[in-house]
Amino acid sequence: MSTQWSPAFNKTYPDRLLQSVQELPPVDLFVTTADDKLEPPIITINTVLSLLALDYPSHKLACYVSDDGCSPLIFYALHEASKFAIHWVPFCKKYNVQIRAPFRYFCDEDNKCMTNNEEFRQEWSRMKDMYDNLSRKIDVDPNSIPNLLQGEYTVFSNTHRTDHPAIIKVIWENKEMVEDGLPHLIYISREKRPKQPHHFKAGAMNVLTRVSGLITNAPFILNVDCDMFVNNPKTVLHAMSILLDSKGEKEVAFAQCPQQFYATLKDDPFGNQLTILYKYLGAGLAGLQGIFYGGTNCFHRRKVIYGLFPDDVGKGNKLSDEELKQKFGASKQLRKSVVDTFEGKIYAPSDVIIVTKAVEEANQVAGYGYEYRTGWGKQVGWMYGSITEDVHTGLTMHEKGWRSELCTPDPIAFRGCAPIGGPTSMSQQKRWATGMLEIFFGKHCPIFGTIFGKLSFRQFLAYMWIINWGFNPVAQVCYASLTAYCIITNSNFLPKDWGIYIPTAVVVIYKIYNLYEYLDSGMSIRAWWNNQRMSIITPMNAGFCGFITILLKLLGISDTVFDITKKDIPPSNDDTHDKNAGRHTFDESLVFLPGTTILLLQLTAIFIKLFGFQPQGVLSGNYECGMAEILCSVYVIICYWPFLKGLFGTGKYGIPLTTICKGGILTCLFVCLCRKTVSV
Ligand SMILES: O=c1ccn([C@@H]2O[C@H](COP(=O)(O)OP(=O)(O)O[C@H]3O[C@H](CO)[C@@H](O)[C@H](O)[C@H]3O)[C@@H](O)[C@H]2O)c(=O)[nH]1
Ligand SMILES: [Mn+2]
Repeated sequence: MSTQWSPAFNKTYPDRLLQSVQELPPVDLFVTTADDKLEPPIITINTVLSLLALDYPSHKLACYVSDDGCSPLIFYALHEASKFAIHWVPFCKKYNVQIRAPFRYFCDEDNKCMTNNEEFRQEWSRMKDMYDNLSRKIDVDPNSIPNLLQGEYTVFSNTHRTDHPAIIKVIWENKEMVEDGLPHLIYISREKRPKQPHHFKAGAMNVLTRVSGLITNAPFILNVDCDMFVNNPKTVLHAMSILLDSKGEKEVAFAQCPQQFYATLKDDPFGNQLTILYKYLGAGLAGLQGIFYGGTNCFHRRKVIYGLFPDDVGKGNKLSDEELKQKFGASKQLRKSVVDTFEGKIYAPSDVIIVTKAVEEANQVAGYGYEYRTGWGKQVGWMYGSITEDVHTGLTMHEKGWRSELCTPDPIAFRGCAPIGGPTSMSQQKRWATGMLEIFFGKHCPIFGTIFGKLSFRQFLAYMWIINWGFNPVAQVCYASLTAYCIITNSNFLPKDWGIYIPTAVVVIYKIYNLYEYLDSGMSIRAWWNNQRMSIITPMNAGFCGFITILLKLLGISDTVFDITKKDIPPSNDDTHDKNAGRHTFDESLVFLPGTTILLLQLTAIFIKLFGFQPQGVLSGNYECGMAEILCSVYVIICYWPFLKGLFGTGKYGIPLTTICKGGILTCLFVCLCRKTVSV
């Protein structure tokens, strides 16, 4: 409640920006991809194409793609995409195309039919043919890749995704630094060696930061995940309106655009479209110290990434060379670029031509040993120690006293893939719950941040709210078990007199307000209900497993891993009407065990009640199980409707028999234990 109490909104006017600043600053664009199977190259290149076509002087942009999968296919796809971009980018700019990711643009045939302009129609068709050709070309069988491994591709021979040297390739260089050309496009696959920690996405971001520091060293950085294409070509201008504001430099560390999705399923069946979260929580946070960093669609100030405090803005470099070395590592070139960043020096276009030369040095900073005994991941760059490196990194900035802002242009800035299907969605949410707990148990816990740092009290509460994604599941599982326990043992935990009205009223008012938020945002009651339901299902399954993972980590038994979310090739418009779309799917993973057990437990409890198997007369009348406990149990069953269907479903729509058996055994154990407590 505290978080949403004082909402604030930003309105940006990019046209006025062009009047008030003399020159626009350079911006480095980072894209991360990590697995060419889970993240098909066609998705990545669409994101890259949309970035290359941004409405911003192209000699001020440079696009860096980090490939943690070391995939020649991604490299090949980027190469082909850059050839297509030579035609695509001028086309978009000439006709002021809004969606510059071709797969979304060509989805909509209306774009062509809407106009009578014959020249446009012809060009449209030519572009479409070229794009179809490109998609066919990169849709190659992975086995044919060895044939691709000639010339440029030889560096990929004898590489394995977890064992290879650093590979940095300039795919396209804007040699003449022309304003309406194509931005530089650079491929980076950092060095990896077996058993050497690489810190997942945070590690990749730090390599991108260093490599780009050596090549273009732009004062601003935009980072997107491989599936987040630009939906509004003026986005950079909107973000710059916030960051270049005279007050901005002293206060605002980053400008975050909301994560929204395309080709979404109707009524948000998996409760993961985040619309309400960004709208209300985002506005609420904007009224405090600012929105959390969401890992993608975010514009950062490079010097803040380098660890600058707000009080030191404008004071230039205050670090000695020794300190620079300790923090930023051995590369002299890099340290020089860091000093430039602190001093606000921007490379002139004439300096930048040495891209190829910088690449040699870049190989050094992309090596796995480069960070050894430096401040990367601890004092500077993206923070290590949590698999939700985004919230973690943003938190350290807020703890230093920086603010952040939400940037919400119209049309919305970016769009990406929301996970479709139970297992993908659950594994993503499990990672988030795990990552939040890692933050809580880490050095940057918000509690310390408020006491010793500059995290404001209400911002602290907001961070605790989101960290609670990791703790709340335990409470939910306990309560669900408690209702079942009360029914089975004929006891109660809710008051029987008027005392019951107070908690009921609180819950009902909260739910009604929540429903209002959905309706006010133009969403349906169904979408509200789906989110309610998922707010029971997701924590008890994904969140609970996340909690167990952290217990195992704290006990030193196993470490946490960043499981990449599978990105499905976007369905064409017709597929979204598929009758099974939105139906819950399951797999063998343990993530579905807690939910299955809870459901079986509630069913058993209701069965015991209905058939009169409850023990009688153990407790006096006032302490017996009442209507309230039964209603709670029924509510849980209704929420678990998709699981109930899953008990009887087949194939991917059914809960696997092994999971049901395991759940059954746990349920029996629970019932036996309950009975024991009564008989004692
Ligand atoms: O070892 C890795 C693992 C992941 N990634 C990239 O990280 C991004 C995010 O991964 P994804 O599987 O899409 O995770 P999501 O749950 O969709 O991502 C959300 O949550 C993450 C933190 O858990 C943030 O990093 C993301 O920005 C945010 O969008 C993708 O571009 C990946 O290619 C890497 O580069 N290296
Ligand atoms: Mn994602």
